[in-house]
Amino acid sequence: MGKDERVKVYILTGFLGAGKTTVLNSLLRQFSGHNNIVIENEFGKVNIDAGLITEKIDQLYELTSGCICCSLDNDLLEVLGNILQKEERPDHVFIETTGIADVGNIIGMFHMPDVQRHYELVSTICVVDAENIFERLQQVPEAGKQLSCADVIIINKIKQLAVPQLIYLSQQLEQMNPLAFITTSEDGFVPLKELHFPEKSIGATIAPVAPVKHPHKVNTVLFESPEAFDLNMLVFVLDLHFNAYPDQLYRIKGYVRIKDTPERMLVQSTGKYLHIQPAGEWGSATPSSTLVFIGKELKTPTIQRILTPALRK
Ligand SMILES: Nc1nc2c(ncn2[C@@H]2O[C@H](COP(=O)(O)OP(=O)(O)OP(=O)(O)O)[C@@H](O)[C@H]2O)c(=O)[nH]1
Repeated sequence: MGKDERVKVYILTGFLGAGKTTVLNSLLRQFSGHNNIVIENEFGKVNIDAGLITEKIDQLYELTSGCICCSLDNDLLEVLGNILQKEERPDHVFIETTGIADVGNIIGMFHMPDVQRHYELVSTICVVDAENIFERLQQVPEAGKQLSCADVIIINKIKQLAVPQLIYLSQQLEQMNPLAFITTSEDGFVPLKELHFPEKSIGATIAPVAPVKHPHKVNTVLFESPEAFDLNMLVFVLDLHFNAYPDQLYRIKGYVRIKDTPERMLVQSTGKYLHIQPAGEWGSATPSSTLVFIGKELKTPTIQRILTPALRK
């Protein structure tokens, strides 16, 4: 039989903030020299993740009109079609799903005969936040579905756990998905030679699905302001509310303008930790702040009320 010339596809899944983009950067670094395309899907209207891809890629497609798991007649199929029109076919396509995607629906697309003819789904990789996965499994059903569909599970952020806890977590995940290859990483680094992609993706057993629109219980709130934040006040209000509502607020990310700071600052929060770090010049963009909040039943007026005192007067 001839060599399989189809484009190789890797789906990256995992709950909000688990480390999907971090793992993606690590994979791209290790696949450098190949022709790599990334498809980024963000739950909200604004795609922050696109700016977090630090490695060289051939093209980035951003899908921000909703969660690609929710319908089949959607932008993903269009993008897969567009990729085939390119002069040079890519070697790999990496699809980073939203942190709440029902990945079964996306896997199902790769069993549609027209898609399967050109694309080979190599693996569905689920990234797990070692520290908060148990909480998330209780709070959000999608987190369990992501694990059960995975061919490879990467337990990330392992320094947050003691060894016995890590062994316990690994055993629990193995029970949830005995077919998956389970490995660990810190800062998303897994050497490619240690990644065992199964002969046949578990997704091979998932039939193409009918287009379903299922409302996720998770929602996003976008906060935008041209004004600069006071850094200390911003840290204070975000820390305060993240600690007060860990069951409701799962993720904060975005870029902000900080008083007396010429650079733009990247804000990331995934649970207990808040990181605000320099993220380069504003370039031609007008300095302003864009923060995406992702959680359960979040309300725009509440987020505005929380953040407004931190804006520079
Ligand atoms: N301490 C620690 N932080 C990590 C590790 N891996 C990633 N992070 C941090 O966790 C945050 C989220 O990482 P991302 O890679 O953006 O996670 P994600 O799953 O792509 O996030 P969403 O796309 O929002 O769902 C960032 O602040 C990362 O720097 C790790 O191994 N240890």
